[in-house]
Amino acid sequence: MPPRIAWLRYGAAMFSMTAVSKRYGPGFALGPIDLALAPASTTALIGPSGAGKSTILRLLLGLDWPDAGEVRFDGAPLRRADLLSTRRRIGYVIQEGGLFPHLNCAANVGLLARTLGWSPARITERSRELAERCQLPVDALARYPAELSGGQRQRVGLIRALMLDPPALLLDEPLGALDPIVRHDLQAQMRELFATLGKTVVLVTHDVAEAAFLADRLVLMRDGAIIQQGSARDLLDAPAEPFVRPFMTAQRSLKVSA
Ligand SMILES: Nc1ncnc2c1ncn2[C@@H]1O[C@H](COP(=O)(O)OP(=O)(O)OP(=O)(O)O)[C@@H](O)[C@H]1O
Repeated sequence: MPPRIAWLRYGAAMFSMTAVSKRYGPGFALGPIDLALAPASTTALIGPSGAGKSTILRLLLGLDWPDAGEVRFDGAPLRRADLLSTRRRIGYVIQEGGLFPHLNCAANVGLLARTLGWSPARITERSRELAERCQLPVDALARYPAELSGGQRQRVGLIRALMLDPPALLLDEPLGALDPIVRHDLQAQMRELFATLGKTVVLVTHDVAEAAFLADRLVLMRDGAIIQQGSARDLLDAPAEPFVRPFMTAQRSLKVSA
């Protein structure tokens, strides 16, 4: 923990946003947002629907641009001219994996590496290594996305995002479409993966328990603003606003009568 704080103090955040704002028509205004994410940290963006969580991910990835303020990645401002090389250094996973349906999974995960001139042998070797790490049966790579289960598709999406060994991973509701048992298993595997790979991870989830399980820092948003940042314990013990505690504890736990 102390090294992370030191990194941030010296301005070496992996991602940062300074006074970033973004407006979509008259209905939604994000920011101004200030955010600094330390290398190798895992951050979960949480908050009600429409709070601006996915917008933050898109701004970090350069899929969208702020109206004002600056987004930096790995020490440099995000610039349209460098976008392709920047995107190769940030893995991005969306719900259901975002795979191309007309390509088999091996082709999906190897697409970018192939355009970068990797040899077929190197692509196969890397795909197999990642399949093992992500607990995907290697023969699943030969199938089309529609022939896999939701959990397997999500693993393929993760393998694709990790293919070029990027220092950062952005995950937008990666487990949102999965049934509870598969989701539970994948949460545990992802936590293990994040701990061993040392990537800077930013994920969006609607599930507060999942956020607390996977991330060392939660960023709670509402109406385009960051309401509070900290550990789940910080948010529960010292809520910055009356809204924080009910939001954190809103999810139902199972109660059955005898
Ligand atoms: N390209 C766009 N054009 C217009 N409005 C947009 C665009 N992208 C997002 N918005 C609006 O910005 C607001 C924030 O959207 P965003 O997807 O970031 O929220 P979110 O917190 O991720 O929500 P959810 O949890 O429902 O996915 C919403 O009101 C949305 O309708």
